Amino acid sequence: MSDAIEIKGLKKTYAGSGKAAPKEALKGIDLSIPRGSVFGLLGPNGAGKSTLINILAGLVVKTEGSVKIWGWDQDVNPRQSRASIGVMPQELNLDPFFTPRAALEVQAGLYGVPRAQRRSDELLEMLGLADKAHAYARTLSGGMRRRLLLGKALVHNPHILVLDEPTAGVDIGLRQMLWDNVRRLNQEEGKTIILTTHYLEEAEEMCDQIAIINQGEKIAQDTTANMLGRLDAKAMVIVPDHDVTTMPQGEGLDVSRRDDGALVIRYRSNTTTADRVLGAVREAGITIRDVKTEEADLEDVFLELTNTGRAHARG
Ligand SMILES: Nc1ncnc2c1ncn2[C@@H]1O[C@H](COP(=O)(O)OP(=O)(O)OP(=O)(O)O)[C@@H](O)[C@H]1O
Repeated sequence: MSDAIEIKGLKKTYAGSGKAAPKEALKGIDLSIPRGSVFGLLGPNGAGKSTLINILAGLVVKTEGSVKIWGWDQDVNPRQSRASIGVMPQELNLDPFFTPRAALEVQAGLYGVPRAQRRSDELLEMLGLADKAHAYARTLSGGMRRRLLLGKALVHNPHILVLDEPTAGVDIGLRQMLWDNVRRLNQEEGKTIILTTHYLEEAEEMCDQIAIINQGEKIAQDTTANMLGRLDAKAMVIVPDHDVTTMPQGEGLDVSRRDDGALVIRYRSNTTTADRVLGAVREAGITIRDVKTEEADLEDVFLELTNTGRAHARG
């Protein structure tokens, strides 16, 4: 069975306007997204995430490469590939004169969904918009608009749902509601979910696989668990019982002193044991009042990969 998304050698160069040079936003990306996954696409601002999503959505025309959606090549079977994917965009772009119900019906019409198979009322119910079914879009709050955009992405019951920064600037209640819906769509309806987010904690919690894009290139792809495990970086924070005169030393130990007097010792758990770290502390004549260790989180992985550029794409 094909993957939900199979991207090969994808390039996008935007033509420069005026004197501006052309911008190579995607520099040859290979990316496979398995069916049924919740897949996080992460990267710093300007990395090329929206460009990639907009190519999937058919809103931006690629310069080079191939894109298969649910096994359908975008160039060979544009209708089938478009029918397989629904995209909730970042911008709250809704026609102000449509009611939510009309917006869903028009969208269903655009996708050629027969009347008997339309589910506008069901979607409005699911999104908590049933009582706003006949209100003008311009009277809806930002949160309601976002929910309606999710509804629009779902009118044709696509296999794949793409969410571009779904929770940027939304309150906790709406965020919870969006994630509950996304989880249900994934677990009960088997939809493949692809999302971009700036909230790395959210990606850590929601996604089973993650790809990191930086400057138009994929620099890593792995399961979330492996991604976290690949950084075996740990930090031990030692609160000494007295002023420290001699700093602990040892191969593989990176020692710094915090403003509050605590020592932060960074080490790699694959090559250095906690016992060795503590041994170095004792050898420096330090009496320990308190100690704790800190694990790497997705933010550390992300910073290490995007700042140093040392890592190379996997998977
Ligand atoms: N229509 C366009 N014309 C010219 N350059 C563009 C256009 N759209 C995007 N770019 C440039 O391409 C690069 C990638 O932009 P893109 O919006 O895909 O990044 P992003 O990862 O989605 O960033 P963000 O998280 O800020 O949305 C950026 O340098 C951006 O300025």
